[in-house]
Amino acid sequence: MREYLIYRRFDSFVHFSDTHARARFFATRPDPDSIQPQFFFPLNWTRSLLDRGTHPLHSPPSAFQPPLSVFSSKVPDHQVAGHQAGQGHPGPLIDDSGRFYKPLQDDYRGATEAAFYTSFSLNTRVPDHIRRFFPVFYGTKLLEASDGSGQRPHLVLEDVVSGLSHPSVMDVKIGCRTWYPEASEDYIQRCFMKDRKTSSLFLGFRISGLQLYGSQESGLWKPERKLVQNLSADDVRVVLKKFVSSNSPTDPNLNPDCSFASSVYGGSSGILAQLLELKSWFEDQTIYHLNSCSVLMVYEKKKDLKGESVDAKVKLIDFAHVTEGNGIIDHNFVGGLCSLIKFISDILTSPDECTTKVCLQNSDNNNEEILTGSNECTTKLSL
Ligand SMILES: O=P(O)(O)O[C@@H]1[C@@H](OP(=O)(O)O)[C@H](OP(=O)(O)O)[C@H](O)[C@H](OP(=O)(O)O)[C@H]1OP(=O)(O)O
Ligand SMILES: Nc1ncnc2c1ncn2[C@@H]1O[C@H](COP(=O)(O)OP(=O)(O)O)[C@@H](O)[C@H]1O
Repeated sequence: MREYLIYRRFDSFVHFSDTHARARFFATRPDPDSIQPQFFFPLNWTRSLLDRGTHPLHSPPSAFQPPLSVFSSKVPDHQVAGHQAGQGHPGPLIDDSGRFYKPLQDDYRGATEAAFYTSFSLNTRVPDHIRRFFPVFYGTKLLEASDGSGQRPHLVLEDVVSGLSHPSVMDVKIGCRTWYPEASEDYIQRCFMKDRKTSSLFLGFRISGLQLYGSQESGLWKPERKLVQNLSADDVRVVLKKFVSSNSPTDPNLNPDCSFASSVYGGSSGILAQLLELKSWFEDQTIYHLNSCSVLMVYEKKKDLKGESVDAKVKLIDFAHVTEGNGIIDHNFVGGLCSLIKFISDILTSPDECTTKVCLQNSDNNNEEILTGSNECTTKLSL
C-alpha cells in the first residue's frame, strides 16, 4: 500500500493510504468526474525537497492514471497577466461550467502551487470568511495543453470571472519583494530588477495587468502589459481611478470621473471592505507566506449602468512561490496590502486629487494612447 502526503498542516505531516486519500479527497470536493486524484504529493511539500528537481505531478502512480474524456474548453479572453498560451508556454483554459484550468509548470512552481491549494483547502485553521477570498480548488486534471504540446496536469479552479459578460479585471501583484527567501541568486536578481523597475519596490505592489470595460462603443480596453507594469506611483493612481470611471479610458481629454468608485471600491461589501478584512487576517496569520501572489479585482460595470449591484470581487491568486510561515507574520504581503488599501481609500475620499497623464499602448492594436488623469497636471510619460 502506498502512502502519500496530501497536505501538511505546518505542524505535522498527514499521510493517507491510496484508499483513504481518495476517500478524503472526494469527501471534501463533491465532483468526482472532474477531479483526478492522482497528484497527491509524496513527502515533498517543503521547498527544500521540491527544489531537488523532481516533479511528482509528472510521474503519477499508474493506478491513478485518469481516463481520457471529451472535454470542451477555450482560452479565456479575460486573462490579464501571467503565462499565456502561444508564447512558448501553455496558458490557462476555461469551460462553460465556470472552471479555470491553470497548467502546472514543470518545475517546483507547479508543485508548490498544487501543494498550496491542497494544503489550504483542507486547513481548518483558515476561517470561512477568509477562504472566500481564494478560488475554490477542485483538484487537478490531465488536459491537452492549450499550446498543443500534449497532455499536462492542470489545477482545476473556480473561474472567478465566470458569468460576467463584460468584466473589468485588474491583477495587482502584492509585496515590495517578489522572490521567495530560498530562491537562487539569479532568480532573486531577476525579481529584484523587476521590482525596482516597476512600482513594487516603491509602493509595495504593482499592477501586473488589467482590462476594463469602457462603453458599448469602445468595448473592452486592455493596455499593453509591460507598459502597465512599469507605471510610476502617480500613474498607478490614475489607472486605479480609470478602473472605476465611466468615461472612456482612452480619451486623452477626459479626467477619470471615478463615478463607480463608491459602488466598486466603497460600501460594506466593496473592494476596500474586502481588502480590510483580508488585512486583518494577514496581520495575525503565520501559516503561509504569499510571495509574489496577486490580488485580482473584478467587477461588471454594465451592471452598475443598469442600476444593479456590481458585485465587486477580490480574490487572491498565483501561489507558485508560497512558503511556510513558520510562526512569522508575512510582513511583505501585509505591507503591500496596506499600501493598496491606502491608494483605494484615497480615491474614495479625494477622487479629484491631481493626477498625471499616462501614455499606454493597447495590446490589440499597438496604438499609442495618452490617458489623462487631470488637466491641471501635465506630466506626460513616454513609456
Ligand atoms: O516569462 P514572462 O515574461 O511572462 O514573466 C512572467 C511574469 O509575467 P509578466 O511578463 O511579468 O507579466 C509573471 O508575472 P505575473 O504573474 O504576470 O505578474 C511571473 O513573474 C512569472 O514568474 P513566475 O512564474 O511567477 O516565477 C514570469 O515568468 P518567468 O520569467 O519566470 O518565466
Ligand atoms: N481562478 C481564476 N479565475 C479567473 N481568472 C484567473 C484565475 N486565476 C488566474 N486568473 C487569470 O490568469 C492570470 C494569470 O494567473 P496567475 O495565477 O498569476 O498565472 P501565472 O502563474 O502564469 O503568473 C491572472 O492575471 C488572471 O487574469
